[in-house]
Amino acid sequence: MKNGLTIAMPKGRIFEEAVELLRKAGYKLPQEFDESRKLIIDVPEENLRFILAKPMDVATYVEHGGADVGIAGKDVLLEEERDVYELLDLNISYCYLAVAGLPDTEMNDVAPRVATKYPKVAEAYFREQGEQVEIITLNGSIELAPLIGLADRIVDIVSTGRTLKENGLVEYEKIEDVTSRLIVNPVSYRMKDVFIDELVARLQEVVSYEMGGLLKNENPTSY
Ligand SMILES: Nc1ncnc2c1ncn2[C@@H]1O[C@H](COP(=O)(O)OP(=O)(O)OP(=O)(O)O)[C@@H](O)[C@H]1O
Ligand SMILES: O=P(O)(O)OC[C@H]1O[C@H](OP(=O)(O)OP(=O)(O)O)[C@H](O)[C@@H]1O
Repeated sequence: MKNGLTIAMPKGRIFEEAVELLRKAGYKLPQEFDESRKLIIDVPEENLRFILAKPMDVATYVEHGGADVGIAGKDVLLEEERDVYELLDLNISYCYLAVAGLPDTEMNDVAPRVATKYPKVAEAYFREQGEQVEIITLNGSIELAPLIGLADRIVDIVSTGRTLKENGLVEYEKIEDVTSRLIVNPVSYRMKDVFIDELVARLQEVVSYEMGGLLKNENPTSY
């Protein structure tokens, strides 16, 4: 978008919280954000265009200039290592990356296997631990892998811990806390600094306010 910003939004879990944050920052986002299946939503009154992408693809769109800025989980940024700048921790959609497996089990001495949707994160983590592991990349239901003997450990997202618990698995190590971040394409950051600085300032204000421990919506007009 020439005279405005294109923002890549993650569909799914993060979307609602991200929309809520933008609205709290004063951006008037129409009802389409709550009920539509459209993948491009223009908000001309705000000079904004939104594209709705899979969470794992947001940083790819931003890196290649398909969007100026985007909202992506830290997990995605660690895994994808895209050429983008991280501008702001939005402090939404908290979860963490962890190593888990069956209780009271050692990793196989010879060629231990680790199943994950985050092969680079897992590889780097075990390398740092001095362990050489075989990474098995899966696209979901990662917890299945140790249950059916496909892997000794998994590296996956934990939020409530319910999926691990209900499948009889335990957490061995936390790897990294995860929240969603505002990212920017480096060229857009130079060319559209005024738009981007305003977006960052408005979001920063809401994030600080929320982190200040005030009750949500207690005094929303004061942003
Ligand atoms: N419990 C959780 N499980 C997975 N991701 C979570 C969780 N809580 C927060 N997140 C954040 O949400 C993002 C994933 O969102 P979502 O699950 O909607 O997408 P997805 O992994 O592509 O899912 P699917 O492939 O099932 O549609 C992650 O990148 C992470 O930052
Ligand atoms: O700690 P919890 O609150 O249980 O959340 C963690 C689970 O949620 C995610 O899976 P998701 O629901 O995205 O399904 P998936 O296995 O298809 O990725 C993640 O991969 C864990 O399996």
